[in-house]
Amino acid sequence: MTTRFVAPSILSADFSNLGQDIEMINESEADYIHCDVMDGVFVPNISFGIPVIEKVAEVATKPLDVHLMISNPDPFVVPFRKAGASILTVHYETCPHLHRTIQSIKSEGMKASVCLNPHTPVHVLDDIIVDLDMVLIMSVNPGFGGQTFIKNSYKKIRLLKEMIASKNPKCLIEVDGGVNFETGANLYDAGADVLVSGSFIFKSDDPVATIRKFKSL
Ligand SMILES: O=C(CO)[C@@H](O)[C@H](O)COP(=O)(O)O
Ligand SMILES: [Co+2]
Repeated sequence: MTTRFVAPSILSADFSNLGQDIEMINESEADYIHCDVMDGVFVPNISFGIPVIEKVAEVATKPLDVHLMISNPDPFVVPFRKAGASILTVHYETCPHLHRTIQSIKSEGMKASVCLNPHTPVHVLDDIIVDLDMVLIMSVNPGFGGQTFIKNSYKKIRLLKEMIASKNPKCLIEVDGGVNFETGANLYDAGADVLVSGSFIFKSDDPVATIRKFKSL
């Protein structure tokens, strides 16, 4: 049995009452708070940045899992650490010097994670997997909440699980996009450790109960 961690994505929170939604996550069985940072360049949407993360960190009692969907993340590693990130995820597609970026994240004391877009094969991580704390598999094209899960993601997770078992068994697999109870159960079966879920949690009648149910799928 793999670990079953849950990371609610605040992209689907009520931004006019963000503090309340963070308190809800604090009181739930969630393991992390997933924060989606979008720059309007790498992805076709703009979300929020460092000032919001700082404020979330003031209220949050769970570690911040910061997913950077920005075209040039390197200059922002230190600012995101100062803002309160515990896990920093960069996209493979945005980092020509990925090894350097990962070393920089780790040297700041954060967990280092790399995200793959749906079209990026897992074998690109062959020579960096030993350095990673986590891999984030996008199961939708990044940029928006509420999209439909891409089924090819299951195959990628199984392949990644094999790579991790042989090269770095401590590395976690996180999956992001279109996660609900049905896809979530399949993802845990395929080898996922951490499920990100935004719209499914925040649109549910009882988000705390929804988070609890994810933990026992
Ligand atoms: O990174 C992203 C989107 O790019 C995600 O973290 C979304 O916030 C997930 O939303 P749902 O698919 O769960 O609604
Ligand atoms: Co995300």
